[in-house]
Amino acid sequence: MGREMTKGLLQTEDIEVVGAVDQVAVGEDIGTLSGLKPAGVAIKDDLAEVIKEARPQVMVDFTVAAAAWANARLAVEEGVSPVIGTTGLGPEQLDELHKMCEGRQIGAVVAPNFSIGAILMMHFARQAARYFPRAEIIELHHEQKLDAPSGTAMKTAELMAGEMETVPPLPKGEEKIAGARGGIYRGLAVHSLRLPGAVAHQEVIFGGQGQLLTIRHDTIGREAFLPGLLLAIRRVIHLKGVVYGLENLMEL
Ligand SMILES: NC(=O)C1=CN([C@@H]2O[C@H](COP(=O)(O)OP(=O)(O)OC[C@H]3O[C@@H](n4cnc5c(N)ncnc54)[C@H](OP(=O)(O)O)[C@@H]3O)[C@@H](O)[C@H]2O)C=CC1
Ligand SMILES: O=C(O)C1=N[C@H](C(=O)O)C[C@H](O)C1
Repeated sequence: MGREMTKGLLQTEDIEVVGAVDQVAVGEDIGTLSGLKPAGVAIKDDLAEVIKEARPQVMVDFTVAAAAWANARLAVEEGVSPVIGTTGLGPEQLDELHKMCEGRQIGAVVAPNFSIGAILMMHFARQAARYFPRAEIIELHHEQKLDAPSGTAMKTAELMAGEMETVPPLPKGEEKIAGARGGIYRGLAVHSLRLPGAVAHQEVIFGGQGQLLTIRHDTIGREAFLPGLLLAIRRVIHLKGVVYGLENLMEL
């Protein structure tokens, strides 16, 4: 994601990429690494140093949850607005980040998914949750994905559970193989598939009397995440506190 989004940002006129951090590709030019002309920005391995030297307005993070948390705290302490695509930050961390941002009078965006189609899929699932007694979530990702379930699946369950007066108990039945019925989050079963050939996909299947409704989104290329990331970057500099979910920056 870091490489793909850097490439997109370098090709966006109103955005200047002033620094980049990675643990491995240190010293490499971000333009060359993205298959573009040299950008004159070399990758460093120290975020604090990059922030002090380049004084960015915004820091974009696609790493792992522990690193994203440390990076976000550092950025906010320096008055830099984080835009976090990394999944796995918990509610306590979001609360703490919100307080830190309010203290510094700056904004942050934490978005488990930047693709507009996925945001709409979650929005429609949230709407449908009002009308169907039961639903389950199936997410499918590439094999390199480190976390399960996906941040998108968890966010979808949170949105749906918020619409259901009571999430009905799962039907009883013996699980002959542990995990066969998925993991339960906010009362909803979530099933995670990891397969070669997959990018990022999710289905929410609703069941009611004599009918099924399936709401599905397929990300077939990572460029799908760029428009949403640009929206978050452009908006975060005008915010105060944390916005959790790109849907809160869109008129839905
Ligand atoms: N919000 C959204 O729309 C999307 C979110 N994601 C999320 O983004 C995250 C990253 O996904 P993806 O790019 O596929 O994962 P990758 O594993 O391909 O990339 C993560 C990168 O972060 C690097 N990294 C880890 N710790 C640090 C650190 N402390 N400082 C700098 N770099 C670090 C890793 O380096 P190394 O390999 O050396 O450990 C690796 O290069 C995941 O949480 C994923 O769920 C992904 C797609 C879209
Ligand atoms: O790791 C990924 O690839 C993705 N991660 C995010 C998530 O966990 O929901 C967003 C998207 O699904 C791609």
